[in-house]
Amino acid sequence: MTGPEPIRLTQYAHGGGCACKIPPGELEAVLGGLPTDVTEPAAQLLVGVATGDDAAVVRAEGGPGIVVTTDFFTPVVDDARDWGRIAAANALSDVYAMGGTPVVAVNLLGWPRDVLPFELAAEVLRGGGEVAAAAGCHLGGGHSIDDPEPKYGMAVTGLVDPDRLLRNDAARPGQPLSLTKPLGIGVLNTRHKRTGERFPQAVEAMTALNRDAAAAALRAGAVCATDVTGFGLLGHLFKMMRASGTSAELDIAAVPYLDGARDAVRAGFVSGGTRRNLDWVRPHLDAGAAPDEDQLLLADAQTSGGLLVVGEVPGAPVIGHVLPAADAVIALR
Ligand SMILES: Nc1ncnc2c1ncn2[C@@H]1O[C@H](COP(=O)(O)OP(=O)(O)OP(=O)(O)O)[C@@H](O)[C@H]1O
Ligand SMILES: [Mg+2]
Repeated sequence: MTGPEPIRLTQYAHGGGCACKIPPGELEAVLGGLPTDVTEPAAQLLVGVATGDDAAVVRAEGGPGIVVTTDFFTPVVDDARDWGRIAAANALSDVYAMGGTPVVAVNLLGWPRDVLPFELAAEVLRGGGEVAAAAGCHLGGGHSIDDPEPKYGMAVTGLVDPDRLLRNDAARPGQPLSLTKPLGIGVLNTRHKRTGERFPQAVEAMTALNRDAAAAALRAGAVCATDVTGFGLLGHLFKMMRASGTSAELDIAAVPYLDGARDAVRAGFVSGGTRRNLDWVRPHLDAGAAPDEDQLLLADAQTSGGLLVVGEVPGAPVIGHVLPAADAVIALR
């Protein structure tokens, strides 16, 4: 006797994880019209929408910096608890990417109650709660709606020393670039969604908090970092260099990959989001002799990826350097 087929959550998502993000060019076009003038602001805005950074940072007179961010997405893996853990680690990551400490999170849940058992949503929330607790971050509530597609994430508030921010516009020529998690999460997730094969190395990478990486970056004196998520290493590096008025050279042989990532690209498990990332950066890219396969891997849409830090971080490979502004914002060597 065989039981009912297990529910595969990824089959209820049109695109999984950070690969379901709006393409960077389209997003920027829409955000261009946002009003930014505030009447008699109660707090000073230290980081806002203009630089497209990982989170907003505000500060009331004499108080600490307050970091505010939100992130939610459709299922990136079939297992409900793992999806919850991944979504929470990803939402918390934007606080770490600003140099902050997450202090309180609220859940965002969309659930197709007619299609999927609501008990499964409890598993998702349990996974998310576990990761928030491990990060020392309170879970303070949330909001839940009936939704044709399952979605989960968090809005997270953190604290930061306003003089020790990790901004995305503070890179200076001559500094090294470090990457704290291997790439390849996107292609392995795409393979998982299409075939059901499991990749524990990808789940481990996605559920790992960026807390220690951020602490190490701050200890090393870094002032510039971002997390590598849906726009891929190339997309996030491009945004960082553009915001800083610099360019970068990447040593493609030094970029770390998860086991199985290269096989997955060769077998064609490349999401539309990854191709759009590469298309977005291509006009600013000197790809040198880098094979197409490497370019796709470098643009691979990550979910809950690592930190890209300007500076050396103990234990993380140096993958390139910052250079003065140039026509090619990113050169592959
Ligand atoms: N609907 C929106 N309204 C206002 N700002 C937005 C909206 N969507 C995105 N942004 C802003 O656009 C920028 C880029 O968004 P993106 O989601 O890539 O950043 P992020 O929060 O670092 O993402 P990730 O969690 O993938 O690291 C951010 O500064 C974000 O705050
Ligand atoms: Mg981010």
